Amino acid sequence: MKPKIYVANNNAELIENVRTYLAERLNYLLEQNGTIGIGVSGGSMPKIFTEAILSIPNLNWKRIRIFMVDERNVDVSNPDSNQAEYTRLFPEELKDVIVPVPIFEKDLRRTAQAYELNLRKYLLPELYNNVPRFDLLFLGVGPDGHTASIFPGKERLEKITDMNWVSALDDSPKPPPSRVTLTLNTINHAKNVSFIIQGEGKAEVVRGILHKDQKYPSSYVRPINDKLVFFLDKGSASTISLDLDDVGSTPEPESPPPSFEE
Ligand SMILES: O=C(O)[C@H](O)[C@@H](O)[C@H](O)[C@H](O)COP(=O)(O)O
Repeated sequence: MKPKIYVANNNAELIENVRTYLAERLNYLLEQNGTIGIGVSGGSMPKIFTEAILSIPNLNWKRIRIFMVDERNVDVSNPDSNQAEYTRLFPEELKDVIVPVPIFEKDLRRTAQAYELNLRKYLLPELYNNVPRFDLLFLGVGPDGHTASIFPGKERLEKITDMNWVSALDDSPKPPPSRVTLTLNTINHAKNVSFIIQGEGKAEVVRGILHKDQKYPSSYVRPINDKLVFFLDKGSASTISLDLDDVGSTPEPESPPPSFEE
């Protein structure tokens, strides 16, 4: 299935595109049972994602849990902390929606293992191939083609946790160096995966992902149920032919996403 691509004219439209998609997916998922697990990335995403989801009225937040796709192994008092940034942007009454990454600054393996335990505890994962199934994952990319904290030449991170849902590195080219991350296998088992990518500086990476250019780790993101969405702006979309038949400006409600069983 070709990826869905939404190209916004400006930041407000990008946020609106993400909001429309989120509202449609969450309304469908809230009709099902169980916890809705959403994975979010760091960098520029917290502001975009938070503004989009907080503008959706009447969400049953008790059913929603937000997880870090990757996290820097720094205390939450550190401005580099992704979870702290989301917690800062969320209203007090919704803070518990954000599932913590327990940080052990002196023991990266322990952080990875503790985070995986939280995934098991909060996500109550329906397992598929012994991997949890996030309902929605939002990924960013770097100009080098990294996604989450999976960097060029480091696509295969060492198995350091019981289930290998989470891994870690201590030499990230993007500071800070010490990070935990969902593995590519976990990312690819999510039911709905989307990239939020802005700016001309990432246009070549967007082209690379769409052409499965192996030099970019983000090209290894190929959800097993084939559901991939791109939220771009004019800059990041500048290298793709906009006559792609899946290029839309605003997501329209789609049929319910196929589950793995279908
Ligand atoms: O914690 C992180 O650093 C991220 O999860 C990382 O993967 C980020 O999404 C990209 O580097 C894009 O960051 P920008 O959107 O800020 O360019």
